[in-house]
Amino acid sequence: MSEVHVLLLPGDGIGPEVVAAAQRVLELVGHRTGYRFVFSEDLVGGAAIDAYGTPLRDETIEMALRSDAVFLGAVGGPKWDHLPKATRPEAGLLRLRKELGLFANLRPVRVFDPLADATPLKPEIVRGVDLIVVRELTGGLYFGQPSELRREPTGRWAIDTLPYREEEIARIVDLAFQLARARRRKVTSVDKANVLNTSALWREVASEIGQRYPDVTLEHALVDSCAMRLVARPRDFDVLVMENLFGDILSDEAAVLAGSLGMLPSASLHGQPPQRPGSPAVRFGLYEPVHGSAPDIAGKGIANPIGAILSAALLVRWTLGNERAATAIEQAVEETLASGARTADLARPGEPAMGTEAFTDRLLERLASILSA
Ligand SMILES: NC(=O)C1=CN([C@@H]2O[C@H](COP(=O)(O)OP(=O)(O)OC[C@H]3O[C@@H](n4cnc5c(N)ncnc54)[C@H](O)[C@@H]3O)[C@@H](O)[C@H]2O)C=CC1
Ligand SMILES: CC(C)CC(=O)C(=O)O
Ligand SMILES: [Mg+2]
Repeated sequence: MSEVHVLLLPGDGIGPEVVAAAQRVLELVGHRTGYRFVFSEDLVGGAAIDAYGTPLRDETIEMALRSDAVFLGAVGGPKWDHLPKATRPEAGLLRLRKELGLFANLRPVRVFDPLADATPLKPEIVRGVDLIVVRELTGGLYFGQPSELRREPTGRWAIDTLPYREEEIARIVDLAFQLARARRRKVTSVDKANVLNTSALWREVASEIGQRYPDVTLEHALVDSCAMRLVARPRDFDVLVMENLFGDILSDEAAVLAGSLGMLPSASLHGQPPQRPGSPAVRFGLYEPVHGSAPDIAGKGIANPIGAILSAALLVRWTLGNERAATAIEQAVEETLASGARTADLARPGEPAMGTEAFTDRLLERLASILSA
């Protein structure tokens, strides 16, 4: 039985609530498919600030490097909003992604048929949507220097910097093309090339990479009108690739298609082989739902665990390479929704809603029967 070492970093707000659901799913998959998941756990974000005075300890990075995968909940919340940017919970997550070299953030957006009417958009617009946002995760505006806010006698002043080197663009665009080859063979490269130099470079490099993939269609789209098309004609898209900030924004927008921000999973990967000596044929990755710590619903037991559960499916797909078990988790999500189960964010007004644990119980029943079929 192969051991899989997973570092759990539940974080803040609803993070621990949805990570617990994902852990239960992984345990069940482990029992039924012959993996032995070995979980370790540490604090990150606001919880780590409260305990250790820092949002991310060096020890946590070392634990991550000794693991096959990291599973993170979410960080941040009003309690820590007054802190300077560099010491906030979010800075810990950014540093973790950077130190682990996780430049590729995959954010699949799939509209499950039972939820086609759970969005404020028309069902005929969203039905059948199956796209993936490929977000560059370790460069761009979130990491560029200088980045500073000055309070001077003459007035306040702030700057952020958006740098990209061609290699950083090439490796993420290349990955987008590889993904497209296994899908519907279309890449939309999103930029603001009519204004930004980094985007002009992005477009140039994307076109060059595109020439290596003659079987994949490349389209360039300006981010502003792309944001509009994403809700007006979302089925136009297969793989979208873009810089860090654009990807952060467009993926939350795309969550509207899926019915709730609580629906979207993510996988953050790099191009390197696994680091843990003697580990089985696994690919290291960090998995987390796309949503944040949702302070408005934290502690109530009502968070939608699907984004976290689908992130567990991504772990099984990308780190373990077990497509069958990954698909089984996704099928269990679809069947649970088809049975009428809804968390509060998905329920229509007046419709009964299930809490996080009850929804997860129902899903585990479905998953157990799918895995034993
Ligand atoms: N990866 C991370 O750790 C992220 C952390 N954040 C942090 O989270 C905090 C809150 O940020 P917000 O802008 O409010 O974004 P958010 O994603 O936490 O919440 C936005 C809205 O979506 C709802 N929502 C989110 N996830 C849900 C779920 N699983 N089930 C049901 N409803 C859900 C929330 O209740 C809220 O109304 C901030 O401190 C922010 O910095 C935000 C985004 C990502
Ligand atoms: C550092 C995070 C808070 C940024 C974010 O919103 C995300 O990665 O989705
Ligand atoms: Mg975000």
